[in-house]
Amino acid sequence: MKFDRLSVSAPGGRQLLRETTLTVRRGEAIGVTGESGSGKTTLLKAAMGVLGRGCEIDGGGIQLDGRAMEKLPPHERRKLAGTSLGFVPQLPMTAFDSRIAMGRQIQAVYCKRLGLSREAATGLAREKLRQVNLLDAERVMGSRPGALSGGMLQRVAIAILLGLNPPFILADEPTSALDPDNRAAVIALLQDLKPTSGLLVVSHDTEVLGRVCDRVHVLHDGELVEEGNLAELLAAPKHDWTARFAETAGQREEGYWSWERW
Ligand SMILES: Nc1ncnc2c1ncn2[C@@H]1O[C@H](COP(=O)(O)OP(=O)(O)OP(=O)(O)O)[C@@H](O)[C@H]1O
Repeated sequence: MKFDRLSVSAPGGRQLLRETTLTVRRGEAIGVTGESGSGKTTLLKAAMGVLGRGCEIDGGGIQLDGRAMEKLPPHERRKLAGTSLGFVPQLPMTAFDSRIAMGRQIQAVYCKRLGLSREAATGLAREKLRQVNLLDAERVMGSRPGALSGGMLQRVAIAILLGLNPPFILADEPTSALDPDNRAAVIALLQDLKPTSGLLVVSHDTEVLGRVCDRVHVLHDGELVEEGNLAELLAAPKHDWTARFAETAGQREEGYWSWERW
């Protein structure tokens, strides 16, 4: 997947992304970090074809398996969701329908995207829920989203992707709303997704950026200003934001960051 000199503008002409070039290959994870408002979510939204009202791609494009995503009509683009491109949200509650039991929602995704029968889809759902350590798969499938914790829902979101096995996965701050146990579990699951998928992960979590991501890009005011693996970036930051990030990274509480664990 390649973001090729991608520029995105907001209503009024403000540039949200300026000539962003970034490649994600299968089997690797690319991190994107940077200050709030620098355009990280805009990058993911552009890839998913869900830019905010009035925002538009006004230069460059996004190639996925040789296709120019920005040129596809919306219905073609939607078909890619779940098959060619998966998404791990920041707040998984927003990704599910609060009125419908999880089992039916997972089943619907597998029936539609993989062409499975309901029975086969339920069997796959059970298997994938167990794979993300939701061992009481029957209870999870019988529950509505509101009855599950954020961490459980994030595991369900990843379980669905493990079943779909899309070649590329986008993740927006996938650990920021999780408690330490679920956070560690999600980091391990992102690692599990990596061998078969290319991951583009927006995060400020140094464990995600350091353990999961092979390279990390720093986005500042819509421009990619530096890149490297996390250890390199923190050891010799070039940009002011990265330098501040490196300072606070060293001070994070145990469990959030420690050089010793590297
Ligand atoms: N629909 C829109 N119209 C106008 N401006 C927008 C729109 N959507 C986003 N922006 C602006 O684009 C800029 C980048 O937003 P974006 O959400 O991509 O940042 P971010 O780096 O993901 O920030 P955060 O870390 O806070 O989520 C922000 O200044 C935001 O206000």
